[in-house]
Amino acid sequence: MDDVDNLWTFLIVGVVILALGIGFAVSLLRGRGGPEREVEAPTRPAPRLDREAPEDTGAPTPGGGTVTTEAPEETLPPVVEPVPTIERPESARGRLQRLRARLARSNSALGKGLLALLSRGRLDEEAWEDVEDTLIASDLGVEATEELIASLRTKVKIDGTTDEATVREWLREDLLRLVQPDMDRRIASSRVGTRPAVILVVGVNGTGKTTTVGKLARVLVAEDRDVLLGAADTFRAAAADQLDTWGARVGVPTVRSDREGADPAAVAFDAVKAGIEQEVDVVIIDTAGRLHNKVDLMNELGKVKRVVEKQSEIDEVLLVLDATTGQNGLQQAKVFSEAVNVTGIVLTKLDGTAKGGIVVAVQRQLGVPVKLVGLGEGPDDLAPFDPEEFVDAILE
Ligand SMILES: Nc1nc2c(ncn2[C@@H]2O[C@H](COP(=O)(O)OP(=O)(O)OP(=O)(O)O)[C@@H](O)[C@H]2O)c(=O)[nH]1
Repeated sequence: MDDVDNLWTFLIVGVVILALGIGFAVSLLRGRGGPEREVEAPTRPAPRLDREAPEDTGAPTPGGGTVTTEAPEETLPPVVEPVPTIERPESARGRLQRLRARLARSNSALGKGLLALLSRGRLDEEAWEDVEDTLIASDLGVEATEELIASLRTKVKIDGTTDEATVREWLREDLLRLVQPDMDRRIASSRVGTRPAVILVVGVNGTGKTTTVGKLARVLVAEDRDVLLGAADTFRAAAADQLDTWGARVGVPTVRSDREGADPAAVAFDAVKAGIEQEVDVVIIDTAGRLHNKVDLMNELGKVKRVVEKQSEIDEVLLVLDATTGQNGLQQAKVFSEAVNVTGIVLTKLDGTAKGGIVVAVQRQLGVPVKLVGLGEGPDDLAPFDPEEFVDAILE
């Protein structure tokens, strides 16, 4: 029996050991299976990382240089080189007709005032004084005013009528005579023999001198002249740039100095030289007017004149005056005419003043004609002066 008991004991212990062994083996197997799933987990997002990569590099981070630089390139407008377009300026003929409304707007007060006074019936001394005041206020000048009143008084006395249409006709006649329609208002702009015409433009800065040179270039280009500009206003660096721009718009070259404060006479000389070499029709020279006193002005303009004349005569000296400055403008006219031989006047800003009488006053003072009038800031708002159009605009 003892042997049987021992055998059972061995069997039970063996089964228990076997069971423990199996249990251990299973637990081992389980332990290995867990980590396998955990490893798989991080491998799954990998494709997601691949998709996100472009988004990451697109972010404006230092590492994403190429993408960052590419992005704005896509949004920037393409760089287009400006193609220079040559403008075709408006023909000079008929410009005053187009601009007449501006002239009339500012000066019709004068015309209307005179017509109202003269056609109101009995003209006593007080009425004539009012006529005189109106004329003086238009900057006509004392002498011209007295002449005009004397003529009108005679007509009223002889005719006895103060009918508006008749008075208008009298005024037209008398004003026209004062504006001197017989003066030669042509501008020297054709070649003289084998050289170009040379125009010097003078005047105090701020009167519209530089813009007038640019606008005059357009007037002459419209008349099929071959033009060259000289930027001898070296006092203000921007003046040369301004002129350059005006010229470029109509295909006209500008001779200038790169150095601010360069000798104006040297620039004028170079411009005329270039004009002769390039066989242009006309050279227009802008000069400086910002001078401290009359002696400086005389010296500078005198030098420009002398130096230019080493190569060519000066055919035209245009004095630019601002019509709004009245007596001041007349004073400038006097000073400039003592320094150079002024051959024509350009009255600018006539659109902004009711003082159209300055045309008469300045012509009388200098004995030279108003050749051009400025009637606005537009590039083609400079017109050849036409006495009839001018008087008609006043009496409109
Ligand atoms: N309303 C009006 N403005 C004008 C006329 N002519 C010129 N101007 C203006 O006057 C101003 C002065 O003109 P500029 O040509 O620069 O004068 P400038 O005499 O050359 O003076 P700087 O440029 O200082 O040398 C500008 O704003 C012009 O547009 C005109 O006829 N009518």
